[in-house]
Amino acid sequence: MPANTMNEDLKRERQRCSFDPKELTYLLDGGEEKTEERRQREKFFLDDPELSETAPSDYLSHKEKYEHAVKKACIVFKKVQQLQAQGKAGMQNFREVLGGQLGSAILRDGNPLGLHYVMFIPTIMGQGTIEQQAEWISKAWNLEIIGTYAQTELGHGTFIRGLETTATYDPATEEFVLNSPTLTSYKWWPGGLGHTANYAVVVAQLYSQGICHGIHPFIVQLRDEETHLPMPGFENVRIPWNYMLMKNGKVLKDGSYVKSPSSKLTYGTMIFVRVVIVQDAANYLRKAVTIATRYSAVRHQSHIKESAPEPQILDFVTQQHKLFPQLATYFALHYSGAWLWDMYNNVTSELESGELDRLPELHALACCLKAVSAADAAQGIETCRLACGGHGYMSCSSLPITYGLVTAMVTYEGENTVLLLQTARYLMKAWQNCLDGQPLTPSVQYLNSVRRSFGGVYHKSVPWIIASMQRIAAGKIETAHRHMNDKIKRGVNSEDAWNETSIELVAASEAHCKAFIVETYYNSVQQIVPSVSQQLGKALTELCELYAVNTLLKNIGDLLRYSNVTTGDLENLQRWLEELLAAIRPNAVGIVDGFDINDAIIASPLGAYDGNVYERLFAEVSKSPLNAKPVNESFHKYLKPLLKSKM
Ligand SMILES: CC(C)(COP(=O)(O)OP(=O)(O)OC[C@H]1O[C@@H](n2cnc3c(N)ncnc32)[C@H](O)[C@@H]1OP(=O)(O)O)[C@@H](O)C(=O)NCCC(=O)NCCSC(=O)CCCC(=O)O
Ligand SMILES: Cc1cc2nc3c(=O)[nH]c(=O)nc-3n(C[C@H](O)[C@H](O)[C@H](O)COP(=O)(O)OP(=O)(O)OC[C@H]3O[C@@H](n4cnc5c(N)ncnc54)[C@H](O)[C@@H]3O)c2cc1C
Repeated sequence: MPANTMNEDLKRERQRCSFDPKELTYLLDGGEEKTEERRQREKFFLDDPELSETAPSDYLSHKEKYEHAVKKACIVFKKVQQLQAQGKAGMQNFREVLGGQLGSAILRDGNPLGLHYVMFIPTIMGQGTIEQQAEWISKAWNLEIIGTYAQTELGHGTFIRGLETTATYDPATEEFVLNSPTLTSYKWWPGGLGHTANYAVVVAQLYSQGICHGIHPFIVQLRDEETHLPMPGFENVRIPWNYMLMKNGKVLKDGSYVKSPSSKLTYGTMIFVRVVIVQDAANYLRKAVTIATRYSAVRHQSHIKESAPEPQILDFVTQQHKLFPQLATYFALHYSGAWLWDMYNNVTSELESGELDRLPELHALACCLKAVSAADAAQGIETCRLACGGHGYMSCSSLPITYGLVTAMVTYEGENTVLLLQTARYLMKAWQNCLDGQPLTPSVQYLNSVRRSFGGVYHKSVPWIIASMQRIAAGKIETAHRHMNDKIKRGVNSEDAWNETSIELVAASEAHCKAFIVETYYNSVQQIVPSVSQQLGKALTELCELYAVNTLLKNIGDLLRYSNVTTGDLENLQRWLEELLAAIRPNAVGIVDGFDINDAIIASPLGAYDGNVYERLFAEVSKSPLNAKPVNESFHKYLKPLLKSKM
């Protein structure tokens, strides 16, 4: 590849950008110093020859992929320890390097130590007593043991009250006896459980004094610490009394059970991971949209005017409509994720002091935000892939693998529909409170004001859109609530009525979440704009407007049903959408440059900073072992005899 050449289209795009992309980078990182630290950290990992790929992992067998991943995860761990010794890494960096965007570049096919950091350590921190934390955290932190989170079973993932694994307390020996007696009670899915972990937090039904107390977490050794051979199977495995994580519910040595202040505190790790997923989903989307935007600036195809040369495909307005909303969605999820992270930290410290009041609202928001961010990021990444035509289909484009990673988020840590129904439960109660004149929590306050006014004259502003989306959400919540109660009045029992209304309940939950995202995004941008340059402020505002307009236009049916919008208003909205796409067009490459994603993390010939798409694509396919020889052996073995026999 010619050294140091920059694609001419990208050069021009960079000259056209109205703001300095560095300013956006510093804004997203939290300051110039933070950007420098991040870049240094990335360099420290990505420049290590032991970590850079010699050949793409696509050409390795399943076994080789696993072995490479373990090798790399160990190198990464040692490097994180080095950083830690220099005071340059904390828990957050462990997650970033081992599980986040940087991790996904080094460990493309998944990280065998991921669950150790994302769930095992956080569960001990959230569910263990101070003594248990002292015993286990440093061992886990220093990787003297490797853990995972074993909750899901072959028979149950969603309905965790239905888990079959039992932990029965034996006061005679002061031990718990763990048992997975059936095929469906096998622990199934936990990351790293197969070959990597030697310990796990196992979630099991607690029995003591003959009574079942519901599910609780236990630390169980899975493999010998020296030989790594599996411990004898999951039948009557005995673990010491203090291996039950007892910060919340506990069993005293005599077998009496002391209830947790809330049985739902056992579900705390799941809230934590749901909060983290919102940020991860945003980051993967940002990577995909960087690839598709740069590619679309380099790729020329077809005609807009017959007399002119073939345009950059980014000039097709339909292409802009595919990509720019994804740019905006990144920001929307980023700011909503940051908001949720703050709320999570505040509520967690309230829980530490025994205050449980805000837990239901946190749960309701974490559930719907996890569901909507996973679904929207997955769909956005797929849109980016399709926007790159045939080259997006190639696995070296990194788009298929990114989609694969993000679509899994729809299922794990609470399947999306199930989580939206959890939020709906909260919304139904909120609506009832609203009808009864009871106080409402901040995230559902809007129900009161929307109930009073069902109208609102169109004006070209995000606040009007927020009000419209809240009207849609409130309308859907009211409809679902009414339909459910109508059924109950007709004699349907409340559980059946819930199931029969669940399509509308899920829709209400989604609408509530979208209204929340638009409002949070808008408030964040309003706060930021005064502190950045006028040009960047304008670009950020345009993206926020685009997110708002586009989201509303995707829900025209709902808007017509739940507000007094006119067809003229809809035409105005469509015009506004088109104006915004045109306004964002000159800044598109500058915005993705501002994300400042290292080429090694982008890992796609379509999305590199220099835009040498075709040279990089060619170099990539040359790495295929199939291209090493002109004739493959299978020709002589199979094709040739077949061809001969037909002669
Ligand atoms: C679906 C539910 C929520 C249902 O639970 P349930 O006990 O049957 O509850 P219910 O009767 O419907 O509701 C009872 C009540 O409990 C509340 N609640 C439910 N969850 C929480 C929570 N986390 N925090 C705080 N409160 C919670 C609900 O809101 C209900 O409250 P309410 O009675 O209405 O006042 C639950 O079972 C669940 O969370 N299922 C999903 C399982 C899951 O997330 N598994 C994760 C496995 S680990 C994994 O996937 C790792 C992947 C990570 C990776 O690979 O990186
Ligand atoms: C990549 C990946 C990694 C994972 N890692 C882990 C891990 O480390 N540890 C761990 O313990 N687990 C892990 N899991 C398991 C994961 O948490 C479960 O798959 C998830 O909770 C969904 O449960 P399920 O598979 O039983 O689906 P099911 O609950 O059987 O869902 C199947 C369908 O039934 C519907 N459904 C189920 N219940 C309801 C309901 N109440 N209302 C309406 N519809 C319903 C769902 O919407 C869905 O359409 C992982 C899963 C994946 C895919």
